[in-house]
Amino acid sequence: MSEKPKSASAVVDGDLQAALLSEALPFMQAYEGKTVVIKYGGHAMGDQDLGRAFARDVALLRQSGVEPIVVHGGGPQIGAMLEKVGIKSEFKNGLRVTDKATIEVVEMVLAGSLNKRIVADFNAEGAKAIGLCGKDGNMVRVVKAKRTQRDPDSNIEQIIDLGFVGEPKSIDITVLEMVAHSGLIPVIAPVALGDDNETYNVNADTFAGAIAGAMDAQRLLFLTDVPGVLDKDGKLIAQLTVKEAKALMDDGTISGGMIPKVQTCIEALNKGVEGVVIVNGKVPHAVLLELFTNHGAGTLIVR
Ligand SMILES: Nc1ncnc2c1ncn2[C@@H]1O[C@H](COP(=O)(O)OP(=O)(O)O)[C@@H](O)[C@H]1O
Ligand SMILES: CC(=O)N[C@@H](CCC(=O)OP(=O)(O)O)C(=O)O
Repeated sequence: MSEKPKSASAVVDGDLQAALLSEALPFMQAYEGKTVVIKYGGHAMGDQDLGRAFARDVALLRQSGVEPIVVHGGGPQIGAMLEKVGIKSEFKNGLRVTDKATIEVVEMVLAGSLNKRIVADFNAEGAKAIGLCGKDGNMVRVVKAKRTQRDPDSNIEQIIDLGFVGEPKSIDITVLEMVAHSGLIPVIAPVALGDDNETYNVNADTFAGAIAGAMDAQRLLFLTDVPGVLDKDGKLIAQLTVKEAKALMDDGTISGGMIPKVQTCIEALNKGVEGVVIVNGKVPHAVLLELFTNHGAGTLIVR
């Protein structure tokens, strides 16, 4: 169980509080009116206190003139529901193989209960959040994800069928712009329609990267359950170039759920997003520390 986050006033004296607020001013000015996309991973969600602390941070961003867009995951929450209803699930290349029965549960959890829980946390903190998924306003259209792997015996490249797993093909930002510019915080679940009118499960990291690119975001933040990208010895890598990140994926240091995250970071940088950071969402106020102080944590990926 995570410790209840202490309020700043409980841990620092008045002078220090004033200094911290003052330090935040240039950052607040720099981000005013800018879009910041925050990917809120299922592993970063933790308990109710942490969820409310996250919502409070994002409400504060909005209040200070930033236009935050939240894209959430929910891998562990989907896993728990699939287990409850007796559906087996497996991942290939960091993506959930999604058959017809699985996509029904994925949509129910992501665009249903989980999305509404996050929206409720925001609204309880005085923000006005609105829950959406890729289907709303025709925001995200996807194509079926294609992956291959080399058979070790025959050395032949084989196609992996992931079922209803999609990758963003086109983004219509009309609704997002309307929502974000009107003071609301969009909270988006990564499910979307394909041209075959079927519902597809989209990795939340990939989805967040596509939204950040389409919205010309200033920053893309990934909140997860590790301090950032770790090296072979488990030590945090503070900064990575695209070339170094690719080498770490090739030698297997970066694996599992970190693969789509790092791949998305690279694509977002290529699309012109200015800064991409992977941070530990379980650290209370990780979002504020990253955006409004000099104490940036986690791994910054640069071109
Ligand atoms: N080099 C690495 N550094 C950090 N985490 C890694 C690395 N390689 C694999 N991982 C795994 O990636 C996980 C984060 O991805 P994921 O489970 O998809 O989280 P989220 O639900 O936040 O998107 C970590 O918990 C860790 O197990
Ligand atoms: C295709 C695919 O793998 N989709 C993910 C969607 C949720 C997600 O990405 O959640 P996290 O960010 O918490 O990992 C899944 O089914 O788990």
